[in-house]
Amino acid sequence: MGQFHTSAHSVKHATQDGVQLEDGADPLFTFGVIADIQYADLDDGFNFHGTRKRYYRSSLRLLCNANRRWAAERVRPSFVLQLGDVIDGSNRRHGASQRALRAVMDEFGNYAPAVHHVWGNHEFYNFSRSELLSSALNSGAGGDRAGDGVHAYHFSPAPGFRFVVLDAYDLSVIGRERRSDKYELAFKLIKAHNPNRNLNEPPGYRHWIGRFVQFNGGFSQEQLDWLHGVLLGADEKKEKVVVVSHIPVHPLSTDGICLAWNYDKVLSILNSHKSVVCFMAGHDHDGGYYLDTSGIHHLTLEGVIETPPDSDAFGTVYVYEDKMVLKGNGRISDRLLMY
Ligand SMILES: Nc1ncnc2c1ncn2[C@@H]1O[C@H](COP(=O)(O)OP(=O)(O)O)[C@@H](O)[C@H]1O
Repeated sequence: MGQFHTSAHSVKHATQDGVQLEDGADPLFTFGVIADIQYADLDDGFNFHGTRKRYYRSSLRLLCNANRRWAAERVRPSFVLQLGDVIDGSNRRHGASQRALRAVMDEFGNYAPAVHHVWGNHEFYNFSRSELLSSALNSGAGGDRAGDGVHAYHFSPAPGFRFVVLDAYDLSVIGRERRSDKYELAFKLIKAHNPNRNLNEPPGYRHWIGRFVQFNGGFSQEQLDWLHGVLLGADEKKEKVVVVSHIPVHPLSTDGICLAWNYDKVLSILNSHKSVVCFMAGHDHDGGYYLDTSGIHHLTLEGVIETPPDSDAFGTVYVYEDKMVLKGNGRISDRLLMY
C-alpha cells in the first residue's frame, strides 16, 4: 500500500486500510486506473539508457492482480481507465502485436468492467491509426468524438461527473500518414525544435525543450476547440470533469522529457473551466503529482512495465461529492484529491 500524499488538505477523512471514511459514507461510484502495461511475451529488458528494468512478461500478471482486486471491491468499479501503452512496441518486431493485444484484452475481459483505453506511443509502434480504430482499443466508438479518426471522446458515468479522453498523438509523426496535413504540421513543429537526425534524441533538457521528441506528440487545434466546447457544456451543467491523456500536460507533474508538445495550450483551456478537477496521464513511468494554481490535480500514474513482479501498480478511485480518494497499490501512493 502507498502512503497518503496531500497538498493542501488533511488526510483524516480516509483510512489506510480501506475506503471507509469517518462518516461511513459510500462513494458515489468508483473506477480503476492503470498505466503503461507494455506487455510482451519477452524476457525482462531495460529502458533506452539501460538504467531501468522492464518486466515485459510480468506486466500481464500485474494486470491480473489489478483485475482481481477491482472484482473484489465492495463498490465495484464502474469502469477502468487504461492510460495507454497497453502492449510494448517490441511486439511488432516479433510479429506478436495481435497476440499480445489479445492476451491483454482477455485478461481485462476476465474481471474488469468497461475499459476506456487511452492511446500511447506504443499503440502506434504496433498498429496504424486505422487499425486502432477498428480494434478493441477503440473504446470511444459511437460517442461524441473530437473529429474523424481522433481518439478523443467524453462520457458521463454518473450524474454530475464527466470524463474526457484525449488523443495526445493527434499531432504526431508516429501516428499519422506521411502525406497527411497533420503529419506535415507535426513534422514542421518537431523539426523547428529538434535538430537531431534521430528525432527520439532530445534537443536538450532546459526549459522543457526536451519534450520535442518523436515519442511524444500533441493536440490539434481541432481537438483543442472540441475540448473547450465539451468543458463549456460541463461548466453550464456544473459537472466535475476528469481529463485523461497518455502524455502529461503539467511540467511539474512529470519529467519534462515526457511532456506533451503543446502542453501550454491544453493547460490554458483546462484552467479557464471551473468544471475541471483532475488531469490523469501515464507515459512517465516514475509517476508524478502536482496541484496547480486553479486547483486542478495533475496525476501521472506510475507504469506497470517498470514495476517489479513482487509489487503492483494500479489504483482504485473512490468518488465523492467533494473529493476523490485514490487508493494506490504497490508503487502507487494513496492520495486525497479535494475539489
Ligand atoms: N535519449 C534517446 N535518444 C535516442 N532514442 C531514444 C532516447 N530515449 C528513448 N529513445 C527511443 O525512443 C523510443 C521510445 O523510448 P522508450 O523509453 O522506450 O519509451 P517509453 O517510455 O514510452 O517506453 C524507443 O525506441 C527508444 O529507443
